[in-house]
This record gives sequence, structure tokens and C-alpha cells, in this order.
Amino acid sequence: MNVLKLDKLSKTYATGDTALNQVSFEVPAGQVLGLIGPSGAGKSTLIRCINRLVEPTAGSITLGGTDLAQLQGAALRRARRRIGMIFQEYALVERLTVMENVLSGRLGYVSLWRSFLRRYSPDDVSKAFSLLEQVGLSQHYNKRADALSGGQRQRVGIARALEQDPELLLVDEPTASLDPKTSRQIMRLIGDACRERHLPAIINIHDVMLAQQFTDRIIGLRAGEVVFDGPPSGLTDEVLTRIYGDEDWTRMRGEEAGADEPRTPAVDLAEGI
Ligand SMILES: Nc1ncnc2c1ncn2[C@@H]1O[C@H](COP(=O)(O)OP(=O)(O)OP(=O)(O)O)[C@@H](O)[C@H]1O
Repeated sequence: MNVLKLDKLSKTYATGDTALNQVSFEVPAGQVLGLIGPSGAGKSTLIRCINRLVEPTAGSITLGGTDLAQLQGAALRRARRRIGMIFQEYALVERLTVMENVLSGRLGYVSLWRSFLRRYSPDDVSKAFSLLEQVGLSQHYNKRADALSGGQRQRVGIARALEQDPELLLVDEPTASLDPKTSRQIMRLIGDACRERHLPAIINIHDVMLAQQFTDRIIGLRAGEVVFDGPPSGLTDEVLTRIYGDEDWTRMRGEEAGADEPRTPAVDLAEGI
């Protein structure tokens, strides 16, 4: 079973900014964790420490028994293959087709000459087709990425991450560039994929209402520390104030209510999403 475990993870940048201060939590297989917190709380730093784009200062990051914080060189590259990433700006190769973008999820696995020739095994190709079907894009497999809408691009991003058979999904602001309805569809797809495949996932997300609706558990960071860890239903006004502070929270709530109404399960069902 894939379990991600952070133990006293800390990061102090060379500038002296402490972005994470002894953060510890465990994400079990199949759990979708929403990471929320104000700007500068350390959310991106946390995600980037796990995939080692940022070097942790102290602490451990264990995935399936390996401490990712200790790995270097080839071992680190191998470990990164085990982590699927989904990005706010999709990070697709625009001039390649949908299918080629999905298959690029295998790049860490195929030899250099094969990737150069863009030769993938029949298994990889048939997996890519079934993932495209799962994300609702099988009709578009041969389209160039730059001909897709934002929601379609993010679906490609999800299929690409799953094509690499990850043991963990790290998702950075997946809906920040999408409209409210598409955002809900994308959050639902990510959640379904994780639960089906028993993948732990961390989703860094600004939109508290989306986080509440589509994640299994919320961690609230403030100034590099965990100030809330509990079920989405536990996000009371008092907790939100603890995470965001009075002023921010009041403003954010107003903006969200105006940006996306109504947001009820009944409406989602009626829309068939
Ligand atoms: N490369 C860096 N060098 C120095 N300090 C940094 C660096 N990256 C982030 N920080 C600092 O670390 C702290 C946490 O930043 P981080 O980007 O992780 O927060 P965040 O919660 O992701 O914010 P946002 O929601 O705005 O993306 C901030 O004080 C920030 O200024």
C-alpha cells in the first residue's frame, strides 16, 4: 500500500525565510488531501520538497518505505517517476498531440533512443487510450495540445500523470485557470482516479469551497505550520480564521460566493457531472 509520511519536515531558505517548520502528517493510500493556507504559508514549498525540487532542511519524506529526502542522482530520478504531478498551467508540449503528451508520462521509463524516436510499447499506447477514454478525450487523441480548451488540457495533464503509474499524486492549483464548472469536473476526476487506484494525493488549492467539496481531508498551513488537520466538515469559521486570519477570510468568502453560485450537489447531479 502506498502511504506518504512526512516527519518533522522543515525548510529554511538561504534568505532566512522559514517556509516549513516541523510539518508531520501521513496520507494513506486513496486519500485526497487538500492543502490550504494563505499566500506564503508554505504550500508550494511543501509540494516541492516532496518531489525534491526544493531541498528540505530537515525531516523525512517516506513513500513506500523510501526516504525521498535522502535520495540523490539515479535513485532520486527513479523515485520521481513514482510521483505524478498535475500543474496549474498544465505543462503540456503544445505542438505535440494529445496522445503524445499522455505517452510522455512514460518518458522516465523508456530508454533514451526509444523516447527520441518516440517509440512506445503497445501496452503503453493501449493504456494511454484507456486513460484518454477515462478522462473523456478519446475523440481528441490526435489533436495538437494547443487546439484544446483549458479543461481539456488539464484532462490531458491528469491522463499523463496516470500514464506513469504513479504511487503518489502531487497536484498544484489544478483549477486556478479554469471556470467553476470545469473546476468541479477536474476535481472530481482527480478524486475518482486516486480512490480507484488507491493513490495518496496532495492538492494545493486556493479555493476553500472546492477543497471542502472534493477532498477527504484538509490540512491548513499558516506560516509554515499545520494549524488544522481534519475532515472538510471541520472547516468552521473559527478554523478558517485560524488559518487565514480575520481580514483575509472575510474577503475570500465574499469573492467565492460571488464567483461561483450555486454550488450544491443537486445542481451537480442535474448537470450530470
Ligand atoms: N526560492 C525561495 N527563496 C526564498 N524564499 C522563498 C522561496 N520560495 C518561497 N520562499 C518563501 O517561503 C515562504 C513560503 O512560500 P510558498 O511559496 O511555499 O508559499 P505558498 O503557500 O505556496 O504561497 P502561494 O499560495 O502564494 O503560492 C514565503 O515566505 C516565501 O517568501
